[in-house]
Amino acid sequence: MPDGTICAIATPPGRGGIGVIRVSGEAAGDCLSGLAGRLPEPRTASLRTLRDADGNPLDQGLVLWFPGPDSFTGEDVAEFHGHGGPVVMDRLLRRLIELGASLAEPGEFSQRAFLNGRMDLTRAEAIADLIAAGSEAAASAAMRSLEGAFAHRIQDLVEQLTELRVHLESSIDFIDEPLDGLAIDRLADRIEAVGEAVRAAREAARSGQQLQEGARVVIAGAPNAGKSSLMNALLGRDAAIVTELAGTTRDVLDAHLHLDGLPVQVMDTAGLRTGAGVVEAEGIRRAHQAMAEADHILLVVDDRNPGDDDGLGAAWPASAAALTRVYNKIDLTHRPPGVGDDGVAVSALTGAGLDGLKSHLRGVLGVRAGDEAVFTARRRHLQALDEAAAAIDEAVSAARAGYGEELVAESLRCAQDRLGQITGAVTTEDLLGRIFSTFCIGK
Ligand SMILES: Nc1nc2c(c(=O)[nH]1)N(C=O)[C@@H](CNc1ccc(C(=O)N[C@@H](CCC(=O)O)C(=O)O)cc1)CN2
Ligand SMILES: Nc1nc2c(ncn2[C@@H]2O[C@H](COP(=O)(O)OP(=O)(O)OP(=O)(O)O)[C@@H](O)[C@H]2O)c(=O)[nH]1
Ligand SMILES: [Mg+2]
Repeated sequence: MPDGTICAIATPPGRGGIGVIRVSGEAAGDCLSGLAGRLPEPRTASLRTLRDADGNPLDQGLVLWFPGPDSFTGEDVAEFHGHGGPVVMDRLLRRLIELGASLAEPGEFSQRAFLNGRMDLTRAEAIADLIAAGSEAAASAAMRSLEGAFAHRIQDLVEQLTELRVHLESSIDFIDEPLDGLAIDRLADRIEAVGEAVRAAREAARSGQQLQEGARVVIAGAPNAGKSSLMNALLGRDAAIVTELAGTTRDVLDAHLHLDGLPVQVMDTAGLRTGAGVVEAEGIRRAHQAMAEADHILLVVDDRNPGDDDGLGAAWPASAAALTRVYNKIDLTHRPPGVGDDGVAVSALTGAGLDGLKSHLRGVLGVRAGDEAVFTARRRHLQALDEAAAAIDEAVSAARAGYGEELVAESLRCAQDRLGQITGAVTTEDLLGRIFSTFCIGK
């Protein structure tokens, strides 16, 4: 359990009508009485004069008292709703530190709420996602996670795995009754069905993750194909440098775009070729890295020589991301714009075909922003679901190959662990540090 008493300004920095300071921990009551006199009724606002150690008034504000465990963190919590000026807030904080509190780290209130069993990790992350939401759809999805949509889905999968493990482990204990061929087959089918359910949850989580963090779309291709021109045309502004020289772009340039409600992070990259100089080669290395992390790649091809990139060989990284070929400069080849079987034909110069490209992209990114079923999720959740699905696949193969119940059970346990990391049933200090350090101070 966490110890010590923490305090932080919960409202944004700067001047505002009201500024809120939150205190959590065993000294919260002393902090409250030290600044504001006797403890008020629990969970009822009282107007008090807040005073320094010598009794001089620092502010007049509303105070709230939440004795643990019925509080946000599960610990004793005090709140001071003062006037929102930086000097006022600072003086109140200094007084709280005199009274035994210390400054909270980012996310420390939420981390305590988690450690005290007040909420699981998906809900804690949903609060941060709600605060960060950049669209109504993202905010609604975060609320669905906060209300437990994601956590329930994971719990359901964990229960199915537990049931299978109990079944397996009981058959391990009774060696005289080993599972026969038919029973093994039926078991493998059941494990496979759970694997399908994990994959379905993964797809739902992916939609939520893209809604929250934005899908990553990387524009790649041979030098001079018109990648930077396409980036500018998609953004509707002159963000990237365009010249007729091959090798113009070196740094990865990224910008945000909304495809009706879906946030997208678009990245322009250096043209891929072999035999480039030092600076350009570093640009190409970064392009490869961006491609490796992409959700989707737009491979730009100069329509005048569409076979150009075939000869690049080693310049192409092996990437798992889906890819769309974009045939550019069709104003020069007179190909009609639009979406075909082998790709999308556009002119970054005239804008022909760009609407088609945008709706194609919206389709392949596969998120329906208004989808009722969407809850927010993060990259780490997708990774955990992928690993859980892989472990389940191993269990199925082991069962079908007749490798014995222990091995099957071990793979299922591994899958369950990975799911447990999503809700926080299984954690490490390192994982918690990585999650909560990205939260706001005071959250
Ligand atoms: N002033 C203030 N506003 C706030 C918060 C806060 O901490 N303080 N919140 C912070 O994120 C959010 C609301 N979330 C909260 C969640 C639980 C509890 C709480 O005290 N829960 C207790 C008592 C419940 C009750 O009184 O019915 C409990 O669950 O036992 C408070 C706020 C948004 N608004
Ligand atoms: N006619 C025509 N020219 C284009 C089109 N798109 C780009 N260009 C021209 O092609 C040249 C290269 O364009 P860029 O956008 O810089 O190409 P790039 O792929 O970013 O090139 P690097 O950054 O060097 O890899 C410029 O002279 C552009 O004006 C197009 O659709 N039609
Ligand atoms: Mg460029």
